[in-house]
Amino acid sequence: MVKYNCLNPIAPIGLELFTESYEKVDNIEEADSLLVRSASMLDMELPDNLKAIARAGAGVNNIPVDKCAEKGIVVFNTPGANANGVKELVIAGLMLASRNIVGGINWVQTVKDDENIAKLVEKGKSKFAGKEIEGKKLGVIGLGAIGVLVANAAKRLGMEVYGCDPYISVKHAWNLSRDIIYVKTKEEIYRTCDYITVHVPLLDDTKKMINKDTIALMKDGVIVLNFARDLLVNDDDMAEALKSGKVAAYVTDFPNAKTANMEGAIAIPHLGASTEESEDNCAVMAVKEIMEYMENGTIKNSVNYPDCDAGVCVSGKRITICHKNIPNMLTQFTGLFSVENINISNLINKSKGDFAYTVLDIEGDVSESTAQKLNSINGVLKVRIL
Ligand SMILES: NC(=O)c1ccc[n+]([C@@H]2O[C@H](COP(=O)([O-])OP(=O)(O)OC[C@H]3O[C@@H](n4cnc5c(N)ncnc54)[C@H](O)[C@@H]3O)[C@@H](O)[C@H]2O)c1
Ligand SMILES: O=C(O)[C@H](O)COP(=O)(O)O
Repeated sequence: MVKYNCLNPIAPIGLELFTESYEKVDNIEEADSLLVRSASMLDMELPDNLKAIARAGAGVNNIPVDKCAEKGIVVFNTPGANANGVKELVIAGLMLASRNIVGGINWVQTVKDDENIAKLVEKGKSKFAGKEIEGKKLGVIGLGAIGVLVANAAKRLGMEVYGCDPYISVKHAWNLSRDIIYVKTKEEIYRTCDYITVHVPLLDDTKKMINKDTIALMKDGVIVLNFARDLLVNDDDMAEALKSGKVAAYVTDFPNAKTANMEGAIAIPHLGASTEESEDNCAVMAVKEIMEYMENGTIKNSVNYPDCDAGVCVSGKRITICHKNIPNMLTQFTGLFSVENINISNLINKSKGDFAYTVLDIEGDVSESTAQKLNSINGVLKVRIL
């Protein structure tokens, strides 16, 4: 029986994919795998039994990815599964920031019981006049699953769209409309655009990328949208820029104690992926990733181990090994089976950064002592026998 635990509610359409070989457990210590959305795992003790974590979503900054790799725990995410949900909210964010819709709606509430409300509206509405987005310049920083959809949709709405992503993948480049103006540096976006939207992961080199220095490069009255992570923006610098009018509006999907109270900020309660469709897509993808890994050792969409698909094992046993990416590992693995005169019918070895993954299909069985010897090889992090 494979045991799993959900650290956040996961859409039933995903959980229903688990067969009778899987059991949901409440105790994390017992779990072979975990499903999570945004719950923070950063201070969590990682149980020795844990083999896989699937983030039903994109951002993995709530998961200690490197620590997991060191323990041979494969961390998955679900790339693109919620991208459309976020794209649609970003488009809404463009409108919210351009048309003072929030201010207008709040004002209507203040006069809602006045019997002359219709007249008051016609008299008062000029306070909430806005700007149209058509013809304006939008800069998209990060052209991944979300950034590409945002760029293409904004183009279709008549905006002039600039995009920047030094690490753009071939897949995303193919999907990017050729009407998007691809620029090499973020500085070109900062200097040129009326609206700037960030769609990059939170990493050491993206943290606080929107700060007083980068804001200084921007056009006066720029609108900044952040549907990626709050720490991408220096909140104090943003508050200053909103106060001075340098930034006309800041739309964020990540309210915190500062931005929720910030004059000029429009704070949305992290709703980007909170649609039925996105939640379903993420849950289905996350559960399939866990099942494929638990049953066949297949790794797809991992953020800390290499992709590896050995198909279904057709020989005696499959052994999967998470290990360090260091010399002599394969020699030691194969040496063990050679001593026992066991034939290896299939072998795959892949690496990603400091970590590697080996799948060995053998004819016959694996003795307890061989399993122990594999486990005790220096650099081996987790061995599974399927
Ligand atoms: N608001 C929400 O509910 C919500 C939902 C999904 C994702 N997100 C956030 O949005 C981020 C992006 O999601 P995605 O699905 O598009 O991810 P993705 O991995 O498909 O795209 C991220 C892109 O950023 C690029 N990138 C990385 N570093 C960069 C840099 N320094 N400068 C420019 N580009 C850089 C990468 O090359 C990649 O193309 C996630 O990491 C997550 O933090 C938020
Ligand atoms: O990174 C993501 O996928 C989003 O921030 C969505 O987070 P959520 O699953 O908690 O809504």
